[in-house]
Amino acid sequence: MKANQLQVNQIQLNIGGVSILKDISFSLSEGERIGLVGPNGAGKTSVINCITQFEKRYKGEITFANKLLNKENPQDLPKYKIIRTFQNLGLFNELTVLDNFYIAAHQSFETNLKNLFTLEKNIKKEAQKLLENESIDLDDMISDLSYGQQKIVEFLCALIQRPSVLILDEPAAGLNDFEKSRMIEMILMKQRELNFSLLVVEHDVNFVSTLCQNVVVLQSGELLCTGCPEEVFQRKEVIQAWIGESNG
Ligand SMILES: Nc1ncnc2c1ncn2[C@@H]1O[C@H](COP(=O)(O)OP(=O)(O)OP(=O)(O)O)[C@@H](O)[C@H]1O
Repeated sequence: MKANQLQVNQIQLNIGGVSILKDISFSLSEGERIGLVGPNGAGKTSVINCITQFEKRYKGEITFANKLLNKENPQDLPKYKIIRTFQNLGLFNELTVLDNFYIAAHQSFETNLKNLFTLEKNIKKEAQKLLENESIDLDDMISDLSYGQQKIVEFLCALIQRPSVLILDEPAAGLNDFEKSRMIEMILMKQRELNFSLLVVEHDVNFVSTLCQNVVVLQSGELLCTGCPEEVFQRKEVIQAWIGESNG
């Protein structure tokens, strides 16, 4: 059995007297792909904000490889190789694809004037490799790419930071069916090459079922159930709480 990499232990989050998360626990093992799902307002983004320490007002414990993350700052998380994307594209539109790779990589790697040149040369090489088989050039402006291509660049910018744990917030949002299949293919291919574990927040049932081995379902800040998608997505309470709404 693979070791748990990321452990979320009895997370509670109260803001202004409102209970946002109630005793949420789950774990992500090495190489595992988990979908974090649930209706709007269920608490999915709040969970990943707690994991990545953007939200510090929670109670409970979050550990990575048995190290407690609670006291870390969000900017320290790349040191653990926990990398996240955001719901809205986190790219710089008026810059090139390569510039966006540089910016992403500089968040994760220590740069000083001495290693700047070598680092940038290596980033360029890695970026070129990540873009293999894509009809996207390093010199392309982000604003000239289609939305689907921008989502792929965003994903690859997360990969250049060499994640152990990759947290994707709605990677399929706004994509058409063809682009969604391409995105799944690309995530699976890159995971085989680079060996990260994946926590993905997504509303698309088919996307999650195809990509993830397990799902964690939230409803109104509570953990409704966990299990493999085939089993969980058949459950009456999940259909009522989420699938009816997201397919409706
Ligand atoms: N900083 C905050 N202050 C007060 N309430 C908040 C804050 N952040 C989130 N909430 C509330 O917490 C609940 C959960 O929000 P959250 O964004 O985590 O849900 P979600 O499952 O990610 O929703 P969606 O699918 O719409 O993105 C919502 O009712 C939201 O209004």
